[in-house]
Amino acid sequence: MSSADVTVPFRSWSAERAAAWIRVPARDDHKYTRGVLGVVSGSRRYPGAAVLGVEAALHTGLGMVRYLGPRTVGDAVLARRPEAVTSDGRVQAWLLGSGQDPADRGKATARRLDAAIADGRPLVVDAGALDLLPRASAPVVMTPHHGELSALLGSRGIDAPREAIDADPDGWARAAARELGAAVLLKGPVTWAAAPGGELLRIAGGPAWLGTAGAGDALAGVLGALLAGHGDRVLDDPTALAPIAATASWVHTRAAELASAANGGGPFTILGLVERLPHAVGELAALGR
Ligand SMILES: NC(=O)C1=CN([C@@H]2O[C@H](COP(=O)(O)OP(=O)(O)OC[C@H]3O[C@@H](n4cnc5c(N)ncnc54)[C@H](OP(=O)(O)O)[C@@H]3O)[C@@H](O)[C@H]2O)[C@@H](O)CC1
Ligand SMILES: Nc1ncnc2c1ncn2[C@@H]1O[C@H](COP(=O)(O)OP(=O)(O)O)[C@@H](O)[C@H]1O
Repeated sequence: MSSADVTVPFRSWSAERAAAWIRVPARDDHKYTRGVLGVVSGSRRYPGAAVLGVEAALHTGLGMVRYLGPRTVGDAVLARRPEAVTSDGRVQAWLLGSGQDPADRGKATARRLDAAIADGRPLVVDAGALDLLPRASAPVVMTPHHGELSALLGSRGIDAPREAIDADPDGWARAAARELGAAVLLKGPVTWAAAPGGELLRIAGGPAWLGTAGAGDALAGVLGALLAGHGDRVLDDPTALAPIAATASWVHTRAAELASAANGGGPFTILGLVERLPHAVGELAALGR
């Protein structure tokens, strides 16, 4: 298979388009109507990815984050964010896999991932949960970087060398959505969102300072928060996954720009980016009024 059987038309994602996907709470909303995100992420090896995903989700705005993971990781999440809830319960969407490695997935994590997938709610599938995609029957958006997409397609017998994806990310984003039957947010210097049979969306890249460990873990948290707010809609219309994913990337990129600008155009930490997420969301909310 090749990525580019046809020239792929795309739409550039803009603030105006993204604004339509920001749910501003109404007077009668409460935490459960705003959306609850269940998070199964992190591991003893990568606890920070769980902290960053939860931080990013809470700064994007939603009703609640339920973090379910190893005790030590949950303690790290709570130390940073006491708002997080670490008990089971109803959720509107799940974020799975950041900071995990399928090669050292323990039994407890495997059980949590299985239960989340069986729940039937929309899923963000990141990093160490990408191998579980075939088990999901609910609407899914996966969030690979080029290396992860190359490995994922390779595991399905599709030859997709990393260099080929680097050279034609839009073609491969659309091919991956088609072949894997799930929406794709393909991360890179420019990010692409595609859904099976849906549109291809291009999200302009942020500052290259964004190429730093943890940037993708934060993006997954932003996407999880937006998806939790649109969980029922996505169950009715899975093509909504591509614009929601594109909006998450737009917010993440804008927060990166703001974080860099606050440092005179210089580098920033991912927690610095996270601190600017509310401002980026606020800009879109104002546009949508
Ligand atoms: N603070 C934390 O807890 C953090 C935890 N993290 C967690 O670590 C886990 C492993 O994540 P990872 O992306 O490092 O996977 P990894 O198996 O090395 O990559 C496979 C191959 O892909 C390539 N490649 C890598 N990045 C690429 C890119 N952007 N664009 C294109 N290609 C890229 C690269 O290939 P190469 O360039 O070497 O040929 C690499 O060898 C995961 O669970 C994640 O959530 C991290 O998020 C960091 C912060
Ligand atoms: N050169 C770059 N310019 C702009 N954005 C970049 C660049 N390199 C990486 N990014 C962004 O940084 C994030 C990296 O995600 P990922 O590779 O999953 O990192 P991690 O696994 O460390 O969290 C993605 O959102 C990607 O779009």
